Amino acid sequence: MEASVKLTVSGLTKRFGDLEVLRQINTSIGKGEFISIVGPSGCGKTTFLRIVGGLESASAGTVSLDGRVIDGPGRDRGFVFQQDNLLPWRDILSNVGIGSEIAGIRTPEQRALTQHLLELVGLKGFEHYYPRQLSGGMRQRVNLARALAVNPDLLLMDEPFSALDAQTREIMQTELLRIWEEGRKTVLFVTHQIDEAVFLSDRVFVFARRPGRLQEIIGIDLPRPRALAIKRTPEFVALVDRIWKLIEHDVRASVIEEHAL
Ligand SMILES: Nc1ncnc2c1ncn2[C@@H]1O[C@H](COP(=O)(O)OP(=O)(O)OP(=O)(O)O)[C@@H](O)[C@H]1O
Repeated sequence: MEASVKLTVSGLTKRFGDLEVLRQINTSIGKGEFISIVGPSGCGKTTFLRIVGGLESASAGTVSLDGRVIDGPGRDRGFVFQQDNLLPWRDILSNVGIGSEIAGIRTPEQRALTQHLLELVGLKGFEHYYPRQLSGGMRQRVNLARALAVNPDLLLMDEPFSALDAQTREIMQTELLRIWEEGRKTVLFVTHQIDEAVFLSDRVFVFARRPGRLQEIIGIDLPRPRALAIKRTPEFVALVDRIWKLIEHDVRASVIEEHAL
């Protein structure tokens, strides 16, 4: 059991000045697990992801990847953000290949991998298009291919589909699961949408706020592979309801606060 642990979080606390954003988070994540993080605005979801990504340091406690304490960014972790940050002057193929290019890898194998990833995300034939010629959904596919191109152990996804319309978003959810089934990378996925978290995940981490903390972990015992129709089953609806009840109070409080600002 120990051997399959990918990420260990011990006593993780984060402060920005006087503001305690994360308090005493303890958990571990198994190799190949798909974990989503939900919680009200400001509960520290992004901060947690940035610490795992090495973009932010902990105030106390540690996060270890394969037993090594994370102390900065690394190629073993790939990020996908809400806004794609594709380079507008590069075509799709060279946007996807940028990570390996920076790392100085220019082998035929790397080129073949880039090509394969474009196929995997459904963009075969678009290699020489430019970002401005693609829809939002297509750009997020490129973003995902780019994160996968450096073959990270851990994929960190921060609300990657929130800028997409509802239908495109559902299609991207099924596409992401299809891609994940192929490589079974460990994924940490932040979202505001509870049904998205339940649909994708093995477990959902429910965060609470003030201070941000891991309130509860909900196991998602739904069969895989999953199709969108599963969202209409009573088991699915019950899981979404259960998670909503856990965060409802905090969400209402944060909405009122934002309104008062
Ligand atoms: N660099 C920073 N300096 C100061 N405060 C910060 C910084 N980054 C985040 N915060 C604060 O930390 C808290 C948690 O922010 P974070 O973005 O992690 O929350 P979140 O759960 O991802 O929120 P949302 O759902 O709105 O994206 C917020 O109150 C935010 O204002």
